[in-house]
Amino acid sequence: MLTALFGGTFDPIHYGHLRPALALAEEIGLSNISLLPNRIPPHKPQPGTTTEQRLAMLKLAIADYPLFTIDTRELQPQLMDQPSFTIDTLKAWREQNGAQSALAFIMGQDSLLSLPTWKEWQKLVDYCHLLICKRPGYAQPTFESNLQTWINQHQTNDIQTLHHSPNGYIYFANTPLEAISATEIRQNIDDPQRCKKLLPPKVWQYIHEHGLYNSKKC
Ligand SMILES: Nc1ncnc2c1ncn2[C@@H]1O[C@H](COP(=O)(O)OP(=O)(O)OP(=O)(O)O)[C@@H](O)[C@H]1O
Ligand SMILES: O=C(O)c1ccc[n+]([C@@H]2O[C@H](COP(=O)([O-])O)[C@@H](O)[C@H]2O)c1
Repeated sequence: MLTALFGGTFDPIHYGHLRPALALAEEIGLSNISLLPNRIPPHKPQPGTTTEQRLAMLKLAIADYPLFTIDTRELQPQLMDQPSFTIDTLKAWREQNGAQSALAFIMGQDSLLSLPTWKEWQKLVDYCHLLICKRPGYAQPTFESNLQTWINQHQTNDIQTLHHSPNGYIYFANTPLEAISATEIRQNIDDPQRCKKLLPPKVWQYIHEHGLYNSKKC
């Protein structure tokens, strides 16, 4: 079975995460996607919400989607002070699950573009496949040359290769473009007409009940 981890800050989770992931699962035949919330985003300011609040929103978001589970390994207390570097998480996953199980890490096109700034980025495919979801604004990217060369070395269009190899491949999925970002939601929280349709109703309700992202707190 191909295990798929979808890492993110999820502050908050929104349909720009959920819809491409649902489409990706359909496209390549995934029976489960584990959302992997980070405690400390390596390249972003620490969220204004608590880890518990982001986790609560994830739980509400997936309540109606049996495809998703949540992997809390990056939230463990012993990792309290360290940025959630993906390579470290993948190594820990391999220690638990062995070298032969197929593992994939899902990301949007914007994350792929930033990959050369990630810790030990070229080693990521030694531990997993990368599954890339489309994201508006990043659909026709120009990659820096060492990233492009690395992509060329690892790209596959063959879905069976993803299922039958433990790691090593990059797959560009034909997922829908969803022009949604967590930033847009945080910055427009006082405009329900705009925000409400961008995330599941239960998450929207939680944000309101807890007064998250209101302008005084931002
Ligand atoms: N609309 C989207 N379409 C495709 N991928 C997305 C979309 N939104 C987020 N992602 C991907 O989901 C992962 C986690 O993203 P994250 O939780 O940081 O959300 P975000 O909306 O990009 O947040 P922010 O606006 O705070 O930067 C990243 O790999 C990102 O590329
Ligand atoms: O390992 C890294 O250096 C690294 C750098 C930036 C982001 N990441 C991971 O990529 C995922 C998406 O990150 P973000 O900031 O878009 O939420 C999330 O799982 C992060 O922990 C990882």
